[in-house]
Amino acid sequence: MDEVRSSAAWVASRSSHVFIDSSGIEKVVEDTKDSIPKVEWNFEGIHYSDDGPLTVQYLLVLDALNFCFWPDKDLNYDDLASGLKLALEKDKSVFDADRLQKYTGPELRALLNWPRPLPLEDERVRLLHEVGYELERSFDGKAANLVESCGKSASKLVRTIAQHFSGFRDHSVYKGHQIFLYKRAQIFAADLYGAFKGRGYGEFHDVGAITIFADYIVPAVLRQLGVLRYSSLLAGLIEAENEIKAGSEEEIELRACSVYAVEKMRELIAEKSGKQVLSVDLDLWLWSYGIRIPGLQHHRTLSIYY
Ligand SMILES: Nc1nc2c(c(CN[C@H]3C=C[C@H](O)[C@@H]3O)cn2[C@@H]2O[C@H](COP(=O)(O)O)[C@@H](O)[C@H]2O)c(=O)[nH]1
Repeated sequence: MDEVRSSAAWVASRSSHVFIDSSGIEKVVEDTKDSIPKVEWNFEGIHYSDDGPLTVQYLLVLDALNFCFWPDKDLNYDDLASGLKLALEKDKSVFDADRLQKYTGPELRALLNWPRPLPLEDERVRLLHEVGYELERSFDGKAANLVESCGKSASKLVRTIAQHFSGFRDHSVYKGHQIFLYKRAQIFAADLYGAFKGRGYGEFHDVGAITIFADYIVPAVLRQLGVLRYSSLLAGLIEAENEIKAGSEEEIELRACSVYAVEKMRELIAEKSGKQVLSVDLDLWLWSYGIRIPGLQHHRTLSIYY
């Protein structure tokens, strides 16, 4: 996760479409430093959770597919989380490694009870196959073994996932420099931490190393809060709902500046109140706030990473 932090700082210091407003950060910190709204993991009640290894398998499958819902205006993250939960409750073997390697697009749709093709459906199927194949090859088919192999370190977990599953290798090149944001790998660690309440498979001695998850909701929330400002060109593209190309400077700046701004927020909270808050908690607060803003305008990038 040091790579994510240093990548984000590198982009933020050269950014030309997205700007971090330190007075916006100060205002948010001033308003919230005494009590960051605590949001419970699974506040929506949509996730499968049984305190055992099947939950780990569920979360890995969930986060393998946790990206790009917006092209279908009726589809949200909730549909994925609850669709996979129901499928697993009906049949405990749906996420067995051998079955993951065989799903077709129509079968995945049926599993989620979704009536039409999913956005980036072929990519979703490819990523499921990759998860099944690599779990079988290296971890005896079990995501729980993968987690156990990381010795309660979230950093090691993120590294191991990125090494074994190329679909989780959330990276890009910005001004000739490689940038790592690892959104889905980090959110998997955070989901374990949330689902297991920091114990068992969710116990990490370095949970504080996790950064926020650079998706398409958090940048939009940070902009609403006055923490991020956009160039008029970028603001116009987002307002017109034009696609922002994956790997473009604009896209990388939106994501990296969000990570960097929340790290700055965290430092300021520590300075002003002496409290060490986790980015995981700041992220869940910002994200859950964002999804409740009606018509929140977010950037639109076709990407498998978020
Ligand atoms: N930064 C951040 N991004 C998050 C999440 C979550 C869900 N986390 C769960 C974990 C515990 C809670 O109980 C949450 O349910 C999804 N996303 C991203 O949002 C986007 C989906 O938006 P929409 O199309 O409106 O559903 C998409 O990029 C998706 O990857 C998060 O926590 N943080």
